[in-house]
Amino acid sequence: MASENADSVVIEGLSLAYDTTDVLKGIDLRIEPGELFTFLGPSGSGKSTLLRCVAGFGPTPRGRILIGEHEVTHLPPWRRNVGMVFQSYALWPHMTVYRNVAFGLEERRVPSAEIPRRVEAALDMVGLWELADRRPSQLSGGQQQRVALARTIIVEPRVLLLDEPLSNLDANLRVQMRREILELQRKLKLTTIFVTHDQEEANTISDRIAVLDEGILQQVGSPMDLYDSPVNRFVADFLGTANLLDGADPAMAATAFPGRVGHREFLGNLIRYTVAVDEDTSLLVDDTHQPGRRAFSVGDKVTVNVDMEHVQILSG
Ligand SMILES: Nc1ncnc2c1ncn2[C@@H]1O[C@H](COP(=O)(O)OP(=O)(O)OP(=O)(O)O)[C@@H](O)[C@H]1O
Repeated sequence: MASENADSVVIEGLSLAYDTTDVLKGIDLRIEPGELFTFLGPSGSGKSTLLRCVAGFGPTPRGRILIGEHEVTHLPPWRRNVGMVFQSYALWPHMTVYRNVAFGLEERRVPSAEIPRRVEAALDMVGLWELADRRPSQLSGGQQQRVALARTIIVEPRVLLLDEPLSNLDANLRVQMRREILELQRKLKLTTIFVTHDQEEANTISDRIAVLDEGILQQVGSPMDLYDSPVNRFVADFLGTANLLDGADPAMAATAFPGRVGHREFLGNLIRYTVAVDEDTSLLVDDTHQPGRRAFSVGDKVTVNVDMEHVQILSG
């Protein structure tokens, strides 16, 4: 995965408070060169603040941030070699796509003979060279997103930072754009940090995910690690592990739960049942669906058998 263009990002003991509120509480993380790494957490968990610390926006945190070999904690954004794509894209409305993308090179005083070639390469990379003469208002949301990406990668950052880049797009386009971002990231082998509150988005795009809650790093791992072995109830809940039972509940001693189907969702290849096993406990059960296979109806009496090999004990 490592590439000579990619840097690691190391975060050590990072804390930040706004007034008297602690927003980040002692975060330690190492992001490998060339990795697509996601900060995942609910609204207010501190993921954007953490990303902004890496970018160099906002107040200086306590602790240290290293990009590659260099400590950047006290450097301004433009000296960190990072490129950030914002939720709003932040394109200049009065400039053409070409000028929006060329601007960063002009600002860095790249020789003017070199600029057209690099703009064409960056716009080609995101499939937009044909639209170079348009203005942002003449583009769809997905196209604007691609311009924002081209504008960021053209200056060859060592780390790409994406703050909820897909949140302004409709559901289909989000799925398409996340594939495109992943392909682009793989092509460029660029260390990338992606921020989202959407666990499906995180699971489909990430090499590894850091789950945050209330400014505390809850767990770091691959999507599968987090789903299969959550360290606490919060991670299990947030990553969508289906069934959580309280250990103090006497029902937990059982491996077979009689109950009634309370709800049924048809999901194509799967049918998802909610089975009420006592007054305040319901279990989610997925069953494969094939034409001709019998499905249960709401109200049916069923028994849910739990395979103890797949039970995880959570302490938190
Ligand atoms: N400039 C600020 N001044 C004061 N408090 C702030 C500031 N920016 C963020 N916060 C607070 O810090 C906490 C973390 O915010 P942050 O934006 O990092 O969360 P987030 O996980 O990215 O949430 P979201 O998905 O809603 O953007 C929140 O409680 C927020 O209200």
